Amino acid sequence: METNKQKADLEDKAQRVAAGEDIHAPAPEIFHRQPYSFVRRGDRLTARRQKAWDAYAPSHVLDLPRAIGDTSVAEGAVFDQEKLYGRTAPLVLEIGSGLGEAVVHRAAQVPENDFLAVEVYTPGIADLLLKMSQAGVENVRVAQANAPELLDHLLPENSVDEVWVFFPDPWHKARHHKRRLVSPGFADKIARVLKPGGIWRLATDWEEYALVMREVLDAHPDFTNAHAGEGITDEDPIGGWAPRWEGRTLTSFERKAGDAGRRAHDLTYIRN
Ligand SMILES: C[S@@+](CC[C@H](N)C(=O)[O-])C[C@H]1O[C@@H](n2cnc3c(N)ncnc32)[C@H](O)[C@@H]1O
Repeated sequence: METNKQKADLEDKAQRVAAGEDIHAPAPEIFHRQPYSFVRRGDRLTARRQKAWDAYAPSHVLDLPRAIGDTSVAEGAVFDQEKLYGRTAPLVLEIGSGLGEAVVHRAAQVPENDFLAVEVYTPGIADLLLKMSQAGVENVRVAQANAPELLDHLLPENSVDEVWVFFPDPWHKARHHKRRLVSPGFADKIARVLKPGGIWRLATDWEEYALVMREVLDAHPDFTNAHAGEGITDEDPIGGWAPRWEGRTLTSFERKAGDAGRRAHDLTYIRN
């Protein structure tokens, strides 16, 4: 007879396979103390994406030294903004850029800023490169990397003006919460790279994760909630949600969440 544990393991495997993970590959936990916040999905590209990848990846995707695995970042990696962008300008970092909708949209609006998109999913990066070329923007570069490692090993202290984490994978089952990106340890990593006065914008359509994000960041000594004390109600005596930021374009991901009846919660924190 199946025990509850066996049943839970089977459900877990089914969910990971549905998300595209190769469950026969060595578990990432073997290499990393912190479980990954992502599963590897297929890397196959459509003809249009392949063309964009071939044309722009050599010049726009960072050539990073790897440790173990092709999304890792080795210690001692060097970030030379001048060399990468041909100038030094305020730097905006998007973690988990998906198909690149938000970053390309904003990069076109604010050509005077530099944008670094971090993503592990190859088809998503190829789509970003396609959008970037169609929009004619020059100020976006992409790192195909596991974000916590990039924060630790590539970006110098006080090097980033703004960080975005929009719709990170919610890992909604309790036993997967350890895979969530936003945690006190992740906030420490962001705090190191963000300049004093720098902004961290977050959004999620998963209400329970939004509450966790607010709890973690309200408690963090290096961040101040830009909307502390706002929007307090009987049901929500803490408040502190940010209004939807006009610079955040509606992505296909957010649109689907909206169609399913889940509205986005926004949060904005200032680095002390
Ligand atoms: C739910 S999608 C949202 C994408 C996009 N931000 C949007 O709003 O449409 C989350 C993205 O984060 C990426 N991701 C998850 N963990 C990551 C990590 N540790 N490093 C880099 N990217 C990650 C996933 O590959 C996925 O594309």
